Formats: sequence, structure tokens, C-alpha cells
Amino acid sequence: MGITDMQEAFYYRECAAAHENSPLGLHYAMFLPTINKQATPEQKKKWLPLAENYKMIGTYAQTELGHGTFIRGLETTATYDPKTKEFILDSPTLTSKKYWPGCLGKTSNHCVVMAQLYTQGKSHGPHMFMVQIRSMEDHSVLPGIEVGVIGNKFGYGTNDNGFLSFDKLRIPRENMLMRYSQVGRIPRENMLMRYSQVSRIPRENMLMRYSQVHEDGTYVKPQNAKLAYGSMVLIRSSIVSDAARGLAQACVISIRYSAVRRQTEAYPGGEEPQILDYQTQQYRLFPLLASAYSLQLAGKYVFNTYLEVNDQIEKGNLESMPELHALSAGLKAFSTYEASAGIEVCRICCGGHGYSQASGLPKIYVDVVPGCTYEGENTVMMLQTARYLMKCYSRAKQGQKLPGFVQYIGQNLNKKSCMSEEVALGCLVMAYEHRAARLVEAAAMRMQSLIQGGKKQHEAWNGSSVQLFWAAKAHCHLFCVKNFVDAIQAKSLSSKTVTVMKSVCQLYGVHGILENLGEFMQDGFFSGEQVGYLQRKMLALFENIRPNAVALVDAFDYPDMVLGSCLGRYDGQVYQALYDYAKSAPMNQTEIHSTYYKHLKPLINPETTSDAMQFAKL
Ligand SMILES: CCCCCCCCCCCCCCCCCCCCCCCC(=O)SCCNC(=O)CCNC(=O)[C@H](O)C(C)(C)COP(=O)(O)OP(=O)(O)OC[C@H]1O[C@@H](n2cnc3c(N)ncnc32)[C@H](O)[C@@H]1OP(=O)(O)O
Ligand SMILES: Cc1cc2nc3c(=O)[nH]c(=O)nc-3n(C[C@H](O)[C@H](O)[C@H](O)COP(=O)(O)OP(=O)(O)OC[C@H]3O[C@@H](n4cnc5c(N)ncnc54)[C@H](O)[C@@H]3O)c2cc1C
Repeated sequence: MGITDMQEAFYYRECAAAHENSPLGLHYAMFLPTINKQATPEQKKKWLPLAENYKMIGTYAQTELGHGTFIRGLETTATYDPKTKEFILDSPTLTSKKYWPGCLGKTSNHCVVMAQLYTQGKSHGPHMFMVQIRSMEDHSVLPGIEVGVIGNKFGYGTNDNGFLSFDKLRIPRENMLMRYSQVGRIPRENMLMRYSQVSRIPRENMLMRYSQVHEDGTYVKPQNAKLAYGSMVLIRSSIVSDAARGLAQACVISIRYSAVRRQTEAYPGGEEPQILDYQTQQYRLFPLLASAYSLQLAGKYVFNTYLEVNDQIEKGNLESMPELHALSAGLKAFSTYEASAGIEVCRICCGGHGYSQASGLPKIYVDVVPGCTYEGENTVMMLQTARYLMKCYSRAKQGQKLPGFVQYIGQNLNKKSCMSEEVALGCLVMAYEHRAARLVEAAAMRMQSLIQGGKKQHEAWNGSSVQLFWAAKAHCHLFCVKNFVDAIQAKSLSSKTVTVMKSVCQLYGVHGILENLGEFMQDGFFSGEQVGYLQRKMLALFENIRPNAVALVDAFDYPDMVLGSCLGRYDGQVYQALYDYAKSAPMNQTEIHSTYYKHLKPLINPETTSDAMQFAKL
């Protein structure tokens, strides 16, 4: 293929088999990046050529039957044996069996395994280990390993998500992924002196600034334990664009179809209008179109932020790690919630044909919706963002300066909206900042009052977690609105394209307020009159966007082969395509289906059943 950028390669493969989650998906999305980001130079030198050339095919085995969210609760153990300089991997309980990892059941011959590290009788928490699970000669399962597929799922039929357990499997010490942030940069001469006294690890291993288990079992911890979570942050930062892609494709299909489909005479004797001319169809589809554009912009922002922060981390500067975690966790949750719900609305807007696989919509849905669960269950991710927002709130109250995208926190909440009939973009951003700041403060106040009332920290946290969730969701929503507005304002408004996009951006902001009105009106920030401005503006924007609706989805430029949809075809020949799809159905290859003779004929013509049964036995 010759494509070196991994995201580009991912999307290129997506074009070849759109929304068919690849049986090598985890090899690309997590196994290779984990080696890239968590292995030492020596380990990369050994494993990357094999993995990049498909000799090693791997997955990311972290989740277990009993734990997916709570990584520190994982039960798989890796115990260091200094006598043999090996780790002993074990699945001590039923619930410790790895369960869910993609490409695990039948495809992978290796995996990076997250296990609790034990050395010198002490636990050091979750760490990653490279484990070979199948022979690279004949793909047979290696001794001490049980592996298989978990069975049918909601979707992802092309991915052999599997289970895996270890029975005191021994792996070399060198198979612990030992890169990580230096525990302080130990001068070379000290390292030589220090390590030569403590252990005789090979010289090439000594020039490391990484976490180590020395040959005698001494553990050198990383600068931050969460660095081991890096691969998840990478994928969370990538999922936002993936969710945007799914929503955008569903919008292409449903809006193109709505421009072709005519239904119900508009008045007695009149012609049937395009269903895209129904205001209710516009009310359901146009805000989703706006959301698709907004999430695409947010996806670009968060992935670029990942690249920037990851570069800093690899230079030992972990300062922006909390911000990246909060941003990637929150936007991953926000984008997959929005996209999943939006794709389902697009399907419903296509009527019966939307329920056919011929529409392409069910396949997009079952490919996007697990994103609400994998790589961090969405509610848990939102609460991680909320945790960061609470810290920001207390820093703001102490007068500390906050980083860019949280500077709104702690602002004066006594002001009122500047909203007028024009519905300026700036007034929209101010409204979202006010709503998020108010919800962050309300959650913080709730926590404080529970603690003052005698609750312990964890009780106050759980007792405030609904409000914490609301605050995190409002924060992510603000981010998407402001990021969209900034993109519009960064362009000159003279060109027609940007003028059209300004309407789309306005609709995104207006619709979001009207769909969450209680949160915007609870403290009187908006007057009833101003809500009227917003309602009228939304209806006006539908009319404004209608003439460009098809062009706006064409602009996503997804080819028919990627959409895989009879409804979203560029040429609009929907009905012929549906009929051809039906005719090609395997069951239509014979006039009478073989099951007639065995199951129906005995009912319809019992007298002639005998010869029928003969036939059925053929
Ligand atoms: C440059 C190279 C570029 C290469 C590009 C490659 C791209 C590849 C192609 C991609 C293309 C697009 C892909 C899109 C499609 C993807 C398809 C993927 C297919 C399916 C994959 C699914 C795989 C999985 O599901 S893997 C398993 C995922 N599991 C999870 O996510 C588990 C979730 N749980 C957790 O993360 C933790 O348990 C958590 C955070 C909930 C709690 O952790 P813990 O208990 O340890 O911490 P806390 O006590 O809550 O907090 C302590 C402290 O730590 C901070 N923190 C927590 N996590 C992080 C983190 N990750 N980073 C930084 N900091 C973290 C937390 O904020 C707290 O800080 P305080 O200061 O104390 O508040
Ligand atoms: C299609 C698919 C592919 C996957 N691929 C992989 C893979 O390749 N590798 C891998 O390791 N894993 C994989 N997973 C597993 C996935 O990462 C986990 O399912 C996910 O992390 C959620 O964990 P869980 O299933 O244990 O859910 P749980 O954590 O049990 O969540 C269940 C419910 O409990 C709630 N909950 C849990 N903890 C809290 C909390 N602290 N506060 C509030 N509410 C809470 C959640 O919000 C949720 O509503 C995959 C899953 C799917 C569906």
C-alpha cells in the first residue's frame, strides 16, 4: 500500500471494506501503536519489523470477564522469577480470563497483555507484556494458553473478539514493555555504576531512561503510572473522527434519499413533494448534518493535540497529560453518543428502506455504536473529564490561571445573554460557556455540601456523579460549538461557502440550546423572548440550508463504494438499485425454496407429503 501514516492507512482500508471491522483492526489500531509507544528501542528493533511484516499479528488484551473499566482491578498476574529471569503469567480466577479483545480468538499469534506486575513480593499495578499465544509455524495454540472466540455479538461479525487465559505461562524478562518515562534522567556513568552493582542486564539495556525490572527483580517505576494507558488515549483521540465519519456517511445517505423520495400529496390533487421539504424531516436531519461537521473539526483538533502532547511526553514533559486525558476521554464519549443517536435518526428518516441492509445504515450503526463502550465506557469517560473539571474549578477559585479550553470555568454567573434576533455566533458561545460554567459550579457545590454534611470523598463523588456527568457533557458540547465557531471566524466570510457554513454552525449552536433548554434557562440566563428568537432562527436556518443540503453532504465526498447504500447513491437511482439488490438476494436464486418441501408442503398438501419427504431427504 505504501501509506506510512497509520490513520491514513486505517481509512484507506476502510474504503476497501467499509464498516467491516477488519480482522486485523486491533493489529493496526492498538498492537502496532503499543509497540511504537510503550516498547524500548531494543524491543522495537526486535518486534516492529516482525509486526509490520505480519509475522507477528497481534491484539491488545486488557479487558477481562470481570473487569473492563477498572484497570487497577484486573486479575491477570505477571510475577517475576529472578532465578530464571522470567515473568509467570497466570489467570488465577474465572473472572481473570481476558475477554473481548478484537482479533484474539483465531487471528492473532501475539498480544500485548495488561497484567498486574508482582516482583519481590510486591504489586506494582498494571503493566504491559508481549505474549506469544500461537505458533508462528503452524498457528497452533501454545502450551499454557487457552484461547477462542466469544461468540456472536451485536455487530462486528468480521472480528474474532476472543477470550484468553494463562496457566502459569513463563515469558522472558525482556517481554515486559519497559519503555517509559525516565525515573529522572540517570546520568550514564551513574547508570553503569548503579546497574553494574545491582544487576548484569546487557549494556544495551543500560542506556534507558525507562521503567525496569532488573534481573534481581528490582522494580524501577515510571514517572507516571498512567503512561501505561497511552495506547487508549491514542485510540480515544482517533475515535472522535471515526464517529464523525459514521455520522457524516449516515447524513449523506439519508439526505440524498430524502431528496429523491417523494411521499404524500402536499394538497389534494397536488404532486408528492420531496420528503426533504417536510419541516419535520429538516428538523431531524439538518442538525445532524451540522453535528457531523462539528465532530469532524473536533476530531482533527483532538488528534492533533494528541500528537503534540505525545511528543512532549516522549521528551519527558508530562505537563499536558491530564488535559489530553480529559479532552480525549470526554470527546470520545460525546462524539460516540452523538453519532450513534444521530445514525439511528438517519435510519428512521428513511422509512422502511432504512431498515434494509441495502440502505447501508445498519452496518454503519453497528460499527459506530460500540464506540460508546470500547476504549472506555462513555459514562466513565465523562466522569474522568468531570474529575479534571473539578480540579480546574478549585484552581480557578484560588485565582490560578487555567489552560485555554477551560478558561471559562469560575466566571461570573450573574450576567444575562446578549442574544438578539440576529443570533450572533459570539452570543451562542457565551451561552454555552455560561451553561458549562454553571453546571461545573453546581457539581462542585453539590460535592462540597455533601462533604460538609459529613459524607466521605468517595460518597460525595458518587452522590454528585449525575451532576458531574452533566457538567462534563456541557463542557464537551461547549468545546464543539466553540471549535466550530473559531473555524468559521478564522475564514473570511466573503466567500459563499463560508457563508453557508456559518448557517450550519449557527444551526448547530441554536439546536443544541433548544434541545437542552432547561440547562440554559434554569438560572434565567435566557429570557422567554430570547428563546423565541432561537426558535424562529432555527426554522429560518432550515429554509436557508435546504437549497444547499445535498451539496453539503456531497462535500463529504464519500464514494458510493464506501457508503454501500442503494439509498445514498450519487446518481439517485434508488428504486432500480433496491430492486436489483432484492433480485440478487441468495434466496431468490430458486423459485421454490428447498425448505418448502420439508416444512410447508406437509401443511399445504399433506396427501402428497410422502414423495415430498423423499425429496427432502435428497
Ligand atoms: C504518533 C503515532 C500516531 C499513530 C496513529 C495510529 C492510529 C491507528 C489507527 C486509528 C484510526 C482510527 C481508529 C478509530 C476506530 C478504532 C477502532 C478500535 C476497535 C476497538 C478497540 C477497543 C479496544 C479496547 O476497548 S482496549 C480496552 C479499553 N479499556 C479502557 O479504556 C478502560 C477504561 N478505564 C480506564 O481508563 C481507567 O480504569 C480509569 C481512567 C477509568 C480509571 O483509572 P484509575 O483508576 O487508574 O485512575 P483514577 O483513580 O480514576 O485516576 C487517577 C489519576 O489518573 C489520571 N488518569 C487516568 N487515566 C489517565 C490517562 N489515560 N492518561 C492520563 N491520566 C490518566 C486521572 O485523571 C487521575 O488524575 P488525578 O490528577 O488524580 O485526578
Ligand atoms: C466491540 C468491542 C471491542 C472491544 N475490543 C477490546 C479490545 O480489543 N481489547 C480490550 O482489552 N477490550 C476490548 N473491549 C472491551 C471494552 O474495552 C470494555 O467493554 C469497556 O472498557 C467497558 O468495560 P466493561 O465491559 O467491563 O463495562 P463495565 O465497566 O462493567 O460497565 C458497565 C456499566 O457500569 C458503569 N460503571 C462502571 N464503572 C463505573 C464507575 N466507576 N462509575 C460509574 N459507572 C460505572 C458503566 O458506566 C456501565 O454503564 C471491546 C468491547 C467491545 C464492545
